Amino acid sequence: MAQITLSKLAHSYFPKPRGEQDFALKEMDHVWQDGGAYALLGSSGCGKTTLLNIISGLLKPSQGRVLFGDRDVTDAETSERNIAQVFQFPVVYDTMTVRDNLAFPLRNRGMDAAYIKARVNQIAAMIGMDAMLDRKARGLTADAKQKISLGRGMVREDVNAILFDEPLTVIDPHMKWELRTQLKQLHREFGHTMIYVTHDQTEALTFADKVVVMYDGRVVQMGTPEDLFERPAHTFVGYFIGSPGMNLLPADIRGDTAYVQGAPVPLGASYAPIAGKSQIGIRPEYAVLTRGDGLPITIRRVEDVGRHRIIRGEVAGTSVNVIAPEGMAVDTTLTHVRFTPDRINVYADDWRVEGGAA
Ligand SMILES: Nc1ncnc2c1ncn2[C@@H]1O[C@H](COP(=O)(O)OP(=O)(O)OP(=O)(O)O)[C@@H](O)[C@H]1O
Repeated sequence: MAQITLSKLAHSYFPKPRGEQDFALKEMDHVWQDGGAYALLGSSGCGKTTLLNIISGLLKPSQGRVLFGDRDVTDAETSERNIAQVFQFPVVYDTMTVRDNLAFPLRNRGMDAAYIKARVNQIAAMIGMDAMLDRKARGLTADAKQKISLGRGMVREDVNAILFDEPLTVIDPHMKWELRTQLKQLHREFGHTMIYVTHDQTEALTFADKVVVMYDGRVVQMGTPEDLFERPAHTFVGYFIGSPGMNLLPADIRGDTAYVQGAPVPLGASYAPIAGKSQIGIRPEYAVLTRGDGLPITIRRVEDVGRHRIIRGEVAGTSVNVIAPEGMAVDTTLTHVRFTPDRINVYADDWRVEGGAA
């Protein structure tokens, strides 16, 4: 296992990039801890696969270095990096049994037969395939084949890291939850450094200790699920994480008050003047409808989404969502919305600003 360091790393697919806009991956400096479970999350085209391919060695970065522990692997082939990979679609040997598929990476490394047997049994139990060990992979469902791929990715204990690229795409929705939970358990048990690429926030938040959110070729935040929810570092994180995402309202910030079209909103902290575009961000969970207290809201509709209800409205010409707590009746004659002051985030040109004592 190894710590992974990305030093001044950047990548452009153009041979002669003319500027930042030509870089699929903008310059980044990061240290990914040994034994961490990371999820790389972001919408299509933000650079997740590019970054994963650089870490795995499938792609050589146009700038910067990649280190595994103290070793500079930037120019090393994938085969020299001692990593395991699980791809979007199953990669299994159809003519081999499940057991032989799982044992393959260990036999390749010349491990002894007794160890292989024990390890394969252990992994098979974790992926729920212990009853199928002697069946040929041919004829198994896509789900089962992908479970074999996941098991094979995890069978070696000596890898520097395990990289997963959207591994649950082909898995049935009801199985996804189970496999995600199993992966998390495997991580706890074996402590591998794991990097898991996905565009699905639920997958990222349940799997990872640290979620790395990418947007337009940049890592905009690397944090715990709680950090991403409570303190989104960029408006994109606020919008992308949560269902619905964070409300954003243009506002003038003066000390410990934000003014939305002149109407005051008390903040939980005090802020220095902001020169560029300024906004406040509030999660729908921290907004409540009132009669007269807060900002005037026009309620457009109420959606029942099972456990709670989402009130869709408009404040000062901007869409605002409010989540009504479970079991509470929604009074659509209410006229205002109030935000919990210390849950309000302030953004300058889309980046979060830290406040001081109010
Ligand atoms: N081989 C390539 N040649 C040129 N441009 C590429 C190549 N691969 C990716 N890109 C571009 O680089 C950017 C990042 O792509 P990348 O595949 O890393 O994103 P992603 O976040 O993994 O997206 P997805 O979830 O769709 O796979 C995109 O603008 C994409 O069009």
